[in-house]
Amino acid sequence: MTGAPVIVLFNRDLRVHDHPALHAAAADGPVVPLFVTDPRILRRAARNRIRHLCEALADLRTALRARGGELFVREGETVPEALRTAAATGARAVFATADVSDAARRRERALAEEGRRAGVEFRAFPGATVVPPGAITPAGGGHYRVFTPYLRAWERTGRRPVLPAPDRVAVPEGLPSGELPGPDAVRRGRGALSPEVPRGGEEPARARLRAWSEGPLSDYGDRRDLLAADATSRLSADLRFGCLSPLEVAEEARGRPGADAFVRQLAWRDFHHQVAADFPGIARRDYRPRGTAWRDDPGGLEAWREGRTGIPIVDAGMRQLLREGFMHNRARMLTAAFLTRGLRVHWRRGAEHFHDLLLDGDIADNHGNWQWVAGTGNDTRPNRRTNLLRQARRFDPDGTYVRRYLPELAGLPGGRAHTPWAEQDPPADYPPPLLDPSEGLGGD
Ligand SMILES: Cc1cc2nc3c(=O)[nH]c(=O)nc-3n(C[C@H](O)[C@H](O)[C@H](O)COP(=O)(O)OP(=O)(O)OC[C@H]3O[C@@H](n4cnc5c(N)ncnc54)[C@H](O)[C@@H]3O)c2cc1C
Repeated sequence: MTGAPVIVLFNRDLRVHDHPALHAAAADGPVVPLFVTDPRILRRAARNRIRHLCEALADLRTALRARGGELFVREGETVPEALRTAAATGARAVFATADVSDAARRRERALAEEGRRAGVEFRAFPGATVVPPGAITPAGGGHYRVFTPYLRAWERTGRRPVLPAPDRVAVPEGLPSGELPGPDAVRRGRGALSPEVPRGGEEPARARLRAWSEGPLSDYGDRRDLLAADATSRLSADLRFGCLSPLEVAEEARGRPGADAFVRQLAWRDFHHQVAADFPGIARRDYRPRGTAWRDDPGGLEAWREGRTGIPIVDAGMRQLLREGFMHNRARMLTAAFLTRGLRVHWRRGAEHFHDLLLDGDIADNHGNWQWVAGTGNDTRPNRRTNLLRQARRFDPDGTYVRRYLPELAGLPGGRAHTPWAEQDPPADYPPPLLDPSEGLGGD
């Protein structure tokens, strides 16, 4: 192929299937698939996610090479590096998948402005959500603040077609490929490295999607809230890194038993993205300020982080996070309620800790959900009460989830694992509860 190449700037879209920017560029001439590792961003990122990113980049390079292409890697600040690569290759444009975070939006604006000055066109493509943020808006404009009307509009709106991976990706000759980030980058990140995590990358992600949609998806509606059943898709990290296209995931599920409840969760993801796109301060400021009197409780916060609050359902969730870089959604809600509604510690402290460990950690979903639980977000009932013990008995009736993550409680059979303090001889190595879990944790 001849003609000036187009740079496809990868970010959180590490795949070749259903990638509108790559598809458009590859159909039109030579391409420079590019990833820029920015050391300033990596230093602030979770080690769990950096390791996952390294695996996903290696997988993407393999997929591009199999199509005659390459993944070019450069280190530095994204915008100058992209424009330097454009100058070195005579590229006429930079294509990228649009993203919603504050940093991503700033980057897109800079690429458009500085690109214009350098004679390089910038184009943003869909692909990070099923329905692009801003594609559906309420009658008065802005974004949807409440999920149910958003869902109704989301279900009605048309979808673009799912795109195949390009057969061939022609790249310019003689351009150095550059080194993928490796263990050094992982070492410099934040938070602990969890021992039990899945491998990152499009190929394993597609295998997970197939196994999920052909199997457990059918029981999703009935079993998704059962903590011990592990009956959810576990595709969140694959969606976070864009190793799977959310639209393709939704289309793959469509029409199968269990699909409605599952696809609704993808709508939640889109919902939080359209909120974050319109409220860039989501990670820092209350979405709906309520004047909550937050408390400083370093001891309580540390016990929560370590999974030693003395409340088994909370501690099991927090230990799952440490071990797997993942936590079941129900446990995320209960651990977040404990911290913000029980200890009254600011939601930002909790969101930061989650963000340091979660493989799927993402500002829109993480901080959006934390605000939802804390009552400062999009919940239409911000004063709802949470009874931890009742929830534990309902969603882990025989204590299996709790015993799986808390070896201290291995000797307590059935539901007794939820109330170690009630034993005549409580386990010596497990702490007494920091608060009474049978009391509803309140709103105001
Ligand atoms: C305090 C708190 C923090 C959270 N932080 C994150 C986060 O950083 N990243 C993240 O992807 N999800 C987050 N969630 C949402 C949810 O817990 C996870 O998406 C889900 O547990 C991932 O497991 P799964 O892939 O098996 O989900 P499934 O139940 O199989 O759902 C399918 C997909 O839908 C999306 N999804 C499901 N529930 C939600 C939700 N409530 N909000 C947004 N998207 C959703 C995810 O992409 C998920 O992979 C958070 C929830 C809470 C309560």
